[in-house]
Amino acid sequence: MKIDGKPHRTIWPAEGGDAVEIIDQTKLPHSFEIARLETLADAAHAIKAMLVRGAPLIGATAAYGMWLAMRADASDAGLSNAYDRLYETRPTAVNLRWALDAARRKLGPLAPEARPDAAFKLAGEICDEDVGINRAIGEAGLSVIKEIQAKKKPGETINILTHCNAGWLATVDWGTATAPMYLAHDAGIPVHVWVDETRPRNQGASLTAWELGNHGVPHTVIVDNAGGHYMQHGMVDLVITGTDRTTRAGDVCNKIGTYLKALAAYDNGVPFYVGLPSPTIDWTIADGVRDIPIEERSAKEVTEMTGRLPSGEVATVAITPETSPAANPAFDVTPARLVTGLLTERGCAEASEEGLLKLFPEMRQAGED
Ligand SMILES: CSC[C@@H](O)[C@@H](O)C(=O)COP(=O)(O)O
Repeated sequence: MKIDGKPHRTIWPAEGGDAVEIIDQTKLPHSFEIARLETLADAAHAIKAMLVRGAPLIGATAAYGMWLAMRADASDAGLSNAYDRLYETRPTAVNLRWALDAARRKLGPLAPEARPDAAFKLAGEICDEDVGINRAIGEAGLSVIKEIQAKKKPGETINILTHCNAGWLATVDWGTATAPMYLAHDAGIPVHVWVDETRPRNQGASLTAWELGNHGVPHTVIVDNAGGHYMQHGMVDLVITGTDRTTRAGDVCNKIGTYLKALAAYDNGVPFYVGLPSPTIDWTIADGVRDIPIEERSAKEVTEMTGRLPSGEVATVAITPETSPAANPAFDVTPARLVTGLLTERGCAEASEEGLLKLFPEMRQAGED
């Protein structure tokens, strides 16, 4: 997508080819800063400390992390150490495992001297593939938006609610949940996006609002608890979220609070769609509530908030009594029965094992666990 009119991805090889560069998302929306990753440790830190985040971008960063690792130590031990080091950074987004497995499959059989170049090439391919997948998810979502538009009065706005940031900042480009919004907006369809702030880290307020604003998409930031109210008043036409891991049965794990949005949507007859790139499907599990590992993050993310003071300085303040403990599960699982459709690069799938297998028949054997 564009920043100040210039096309940008979220991750790219640095000029000169000696590092990888990323947008440091911990600094947005207050400042736009680029960070350089030169080592395996830099890549692992970028994922763990959430300089990069969002399932597809975590996978892409891990792939480049394997390249950075292979430049320093391309031995079998180096490969296995890099895999383990990156794998332990964040537990929920399955794209991390997907990218690391792809790297290990590709690099394992090669001689150590051939591994750095092969790892670099693979990381580039994973990034390009992600861009193509998200663009295709956008087309699938655009069809859904057009169907909703057809039932409205000419010129009437289509209100879409989204949670967290499943935008281009969470991927290499386009985003999953946002790709349909960008395509609809660019096609002249009047869309307006309700952006959940997404406590505790505020990815909606800080990142989704920033990127929609940059692209000129009309949007309004709302507190996480407002969505149900707007649905009851007919002010939400559809919900589109992302996912960090979707089981083969169509259970969707996404940012904490997504489940409550799905319940409210179900109660109000509002369609609930999920942008789902195929690397985010975990074919090895069916029951998301039982089997998806949910990241528990620092209580400080709940007890503190960071923002810009009138002076322009960015500061962190405490918002709870000093003695109150806090809990911080970062994701929840929305059961497939609450999901209207999964927007994939191969079209819209019903949220069920059969629905997914219809679009991905080559995975028919993969799910026997
Ligand atoms: C296309 S990104 C999908 C998900 O990764 C996104 O919705 C999300 O929950 C991100 O969580 P985060 O903790 O910011 O990495």
